[in-house]
Amino acid sequence: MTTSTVAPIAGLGEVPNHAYGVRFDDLGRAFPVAGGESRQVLRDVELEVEPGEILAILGPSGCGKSTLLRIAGGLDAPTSGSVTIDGAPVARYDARCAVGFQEPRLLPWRSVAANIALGLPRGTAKADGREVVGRLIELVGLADFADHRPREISGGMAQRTSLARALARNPGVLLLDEPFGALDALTRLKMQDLLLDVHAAAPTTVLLVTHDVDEALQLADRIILLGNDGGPQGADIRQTVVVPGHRPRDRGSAELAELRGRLLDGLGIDRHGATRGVEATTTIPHYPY
Ligand SMILES: Nc1ncnc2c1ncn2[C@@H]1O[C@H](COP(=O)(O)OP(=O)(O)OP(=O)(O)O)[C@@H](O)[C@H]1O
Repeated sequence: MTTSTVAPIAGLGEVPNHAYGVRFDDLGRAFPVAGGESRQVLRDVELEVEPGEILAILGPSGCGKSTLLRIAGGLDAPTSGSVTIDGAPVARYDARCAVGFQEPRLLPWRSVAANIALGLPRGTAKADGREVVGRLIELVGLADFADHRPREISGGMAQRTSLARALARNPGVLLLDEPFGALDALTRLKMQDLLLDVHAAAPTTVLLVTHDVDEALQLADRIILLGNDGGPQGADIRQTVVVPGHRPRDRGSAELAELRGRLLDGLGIDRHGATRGVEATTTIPHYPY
């Protein structure tokens, strides 16, 4: 078993916070295409994510990053191999996971607090739910906006609401798909710091899909780079990088600069910005979504 019980986030009440290990075993995913054929997107993905680890998933556009994340959460299923959380197969829409997307996906007619409450596990007692929402809203710095509707808050605030909603589930695995991708550069940096604060308060396992090499280097314990040869075989893990140093890391360190160079090479981007025949993105310069 790869479970570790970690300190509960303040306010998540009696429910202990678990960080679960995630294991991908020889995983593949092919999608049907016209004419009864199928197209291999992922192949031979072999990966063990430790409980409490932050793992960043990088790779060229369309290589299957979101697909891998969706499979981890039971939003999609592999066509070969398997994925387990805490040693047990992933169920459809697995309740041990919470997912955050690039768009906050808030209900426009509900307040910030009510949107966060949507993430609470089914059957949460009202008083407990109120307490958890109250603490999370503090944690993400939105206490003064609890009664606002989504249209009355900024994009960054909406994304913080979305993160709080995911945390309300008290997930053993937090799956984040380009969560800060639509934000301006400064808000994005603030959100990265917030994610680190949140992780320090409740060190759940995080799988983070990003296009941003610097974001991956700042947040992750480990980075995997997915890639393919452009042929029909599908993408697999091309590089695994253990990021040195404790967070928050010095963004200007020579060691990180060297790793950044290696990752950009792996993405087919030379260090001066030109791409080599693959569609790949990074925030140097910032990716225009
Ligand atoms: N449900 C589906 N049916 C058919 N094809 C799909 C489906 N989901 C994903 N694909 C295809 O699988 C490939 C990988 O998609 P995915 O969204 O996982 O890539 P990605 O690396 O996350 O891309 P991006 O970086 O652009 O977000 C794409 O070619 C996509 O069209």
